[in-house]
Amino acid sequence: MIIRKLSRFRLETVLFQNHRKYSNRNVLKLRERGLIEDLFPNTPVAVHEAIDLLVGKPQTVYAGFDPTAESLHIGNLLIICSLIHWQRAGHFPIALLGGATAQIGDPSGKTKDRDEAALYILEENTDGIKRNIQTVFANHEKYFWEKKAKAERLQPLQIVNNSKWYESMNVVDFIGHVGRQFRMGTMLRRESVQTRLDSEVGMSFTEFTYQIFQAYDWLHLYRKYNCRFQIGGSDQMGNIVSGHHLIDRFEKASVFGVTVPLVKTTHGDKLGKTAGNAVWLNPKMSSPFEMYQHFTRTTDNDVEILLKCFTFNSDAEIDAIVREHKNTPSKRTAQKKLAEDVTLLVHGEAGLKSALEATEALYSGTIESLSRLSADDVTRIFKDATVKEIFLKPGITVLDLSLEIPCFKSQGDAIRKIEAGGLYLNHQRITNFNEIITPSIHILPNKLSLIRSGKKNYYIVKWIL
Ligand SMILES: Nc1ncnc2c1ncn2[C@@H]1O[C@H](COP(=O)(O)OP(=O)(O)OP(=O)(O)O)[C@@H](O)[C@H]1O
Ligand SMILES: N[C@@H](Cc1ccc(O)cc1)C(=O)O
Repeated sequence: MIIRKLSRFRLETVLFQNHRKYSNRNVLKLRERGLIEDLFPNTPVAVHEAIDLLVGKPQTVYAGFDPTAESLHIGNLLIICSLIHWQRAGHFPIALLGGATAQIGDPSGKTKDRDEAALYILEENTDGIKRNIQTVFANHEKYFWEKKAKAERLQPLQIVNNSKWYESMNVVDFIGHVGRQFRMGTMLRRESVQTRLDSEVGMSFTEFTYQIFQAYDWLHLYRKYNCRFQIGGSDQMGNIVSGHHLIDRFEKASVFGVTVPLVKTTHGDKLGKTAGNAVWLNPKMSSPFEMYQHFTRTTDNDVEILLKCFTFNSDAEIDAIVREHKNTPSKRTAQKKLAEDVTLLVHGEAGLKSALEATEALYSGTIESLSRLSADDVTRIFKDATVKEIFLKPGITVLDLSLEIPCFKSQGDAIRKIEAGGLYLNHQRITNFNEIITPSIHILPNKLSLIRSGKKNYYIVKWIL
């Protein structure tokens, strides 16, 4: 997983080449950690104004999430981590659930219109992503704030749903009053619109209007909570600029958009629902073990930036972790720390424990570690394994079992390979093909046996006793 290389732009100049002293509330410093890709507007005057606001008093900041799936994923987690960084710096975070905007469909980065989802599905999805957000904020406070004996209270997270204000909105008022502030030319020039107009499938009028809805959300939050900052992935810049424009038209107020770099796969695709490569925050959709494994596979090149983006360790702590890692890269200290912190943030202590136990079961090769796992965990960890239900007939031998699965081409092949040491039952090599399967020896307490033939062909046998 990589995060897009940051472009150099004026914000950098303003932030780092003048020698003003800023307090901790200046979250634009997060650019140094790689958590900010761009600021809008980003003229030197605007950047100074943003910093003065941030340093002057706690500000309200929001980020929106459309409930287009049952769960958020680790791409969205980066946005949540950004909101948390703002909260740690003393600001007021708002997470907006797009109950209404999900019915419109954001065209940003999409090659075709979203399918219209039934309202009850959107409501279920909204509950799911609300739980994700609450869980991550609560875990952060418990494991990464209070545990560091921070005396100050964090400003509370506020969760709002934009269906609340659109429910009572009159369509004629909306188009007549809000829609009038937008020029067709500007709307048509947005990248999200252009790409779609150039494509064969085109774009519906509904999705074309999306930017007006997101713009109005910000205006609403500005009016109600004095919310002057919006955070989004870098694909959100067009919508954010629309909101900036609308607030300027109606309120003449200075507001700022902050974009976060997109988390991408090693092939350069945005990690997310649409690309179908998501690692989900809901443990029923991606287990804590899968999340842990995902982050332990981070390359040496990416691990430092991901530690800076997804964890709350200080720069000095990250430097120390990376230094230790560079001394003995084979220990993968940095990857383990990253995986541990993210799993704890998303799944809490119990989730991290199950991920570590599952990792041990997979790599330590001991029966004890396998026995501690539930049947579900075993199936999940060895998810590429063939699962087979087999009736435990009295006297069934290792050879019978291997033929019933089947894990060898023929009886002769099975005998030869077992005798040569090519069969493992619950991580133990078995070379006697006539050995009789005995529950207390070969079957785990969860009524499963894990079989491996060759280097990496795994089979899970669910015994019918
Ligand atoms: N891979 C990613 N990296 C960083 N931010 C992301 C990533 N994926 C989504 N986001 C951000 O999360 C916020 C909410 O995104 P949302 O859930 O509405 O759609 P999405 O996850 O982008 O959908 P899809 O994966 O279908 O493109 C937006 O600010 C979006 O830019
Ligand atoms: N448009 C954002 C979600 C969002 C919805 C409403 C908002 O006001 C802000 C953001 C996305 O699809 O990623």
